[in-house]
Amino acid sequence: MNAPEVVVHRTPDLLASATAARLVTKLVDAQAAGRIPSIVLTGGGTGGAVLSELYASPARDAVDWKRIELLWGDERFVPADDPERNEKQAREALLDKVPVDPARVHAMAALGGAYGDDVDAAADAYARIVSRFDTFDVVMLGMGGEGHVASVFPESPAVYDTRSVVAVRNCPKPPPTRVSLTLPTIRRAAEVWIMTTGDAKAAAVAMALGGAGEVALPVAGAVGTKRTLFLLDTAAASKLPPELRATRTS
Ligand SMILES: O=C(O)[C@H](O)[C@@H](O)[C@H](O)[C@H](O)COP(=O)(O)O
Repeated sequence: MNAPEVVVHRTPDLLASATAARLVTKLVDAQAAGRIPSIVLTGGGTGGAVLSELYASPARDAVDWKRIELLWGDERFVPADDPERNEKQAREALLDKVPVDPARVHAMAALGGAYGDDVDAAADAYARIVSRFDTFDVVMLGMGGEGHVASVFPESPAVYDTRSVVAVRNCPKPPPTRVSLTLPTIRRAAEVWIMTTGDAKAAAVAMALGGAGEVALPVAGAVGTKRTLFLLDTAAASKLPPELRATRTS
């Protein structure tokens, strides 16, 4: 298996702008090769900042926004207009402002939407969408301080689930009801980018790169078939052994 790579940026802002540039390059390269890239988006502050930076970048016009498949790694099961929705965050930061093809934007169902309050039906519906993708070009993931990715929390039922998409209840972080890709689905990705900043994430980053197991630390199970990248700021990298921290710094 490919070993995770670590990239350390001096500040969260640099991490967001460099990751936005990295994403533009992935999209442009795939489209130049005649493919329609598929990208899995994340919620959280870092994920939102990357999309805002992408919108702010002049290079965004190098992307053919109509030829991109967009999915989400997880979603809060709240009404469609709730500010807690990852979809709403992504739309406001980028997707409402670039000419994406609505048929290629695959949001998870909202509470009160097509499946009413049935979160299992919402998860099953998303599993049918996900089944159309053998792989994803990039799965972007934020990470919680305890090592959760998407809505797969440590020691929770989702971390053991082998279905592609699951309903999550009693989530330790509010809101309690969510829909999430599982780790096996995340592992279909060619590239997994774990993007995280701040001291509160440093211990989980060090444990993930130090060989922790995915039940205790789900981020450890988020690996790509070709590449797994930890995109960090200096604070999130602060508990790594010096040889890892120093791999690349910009
Ligand atoms: O679903 C959630 O409750 C959050 O969105 C969460 O999963 C978030 O993505 C991570 O905690 C990373 O957040 P930051 O990028 O803000 O560190």
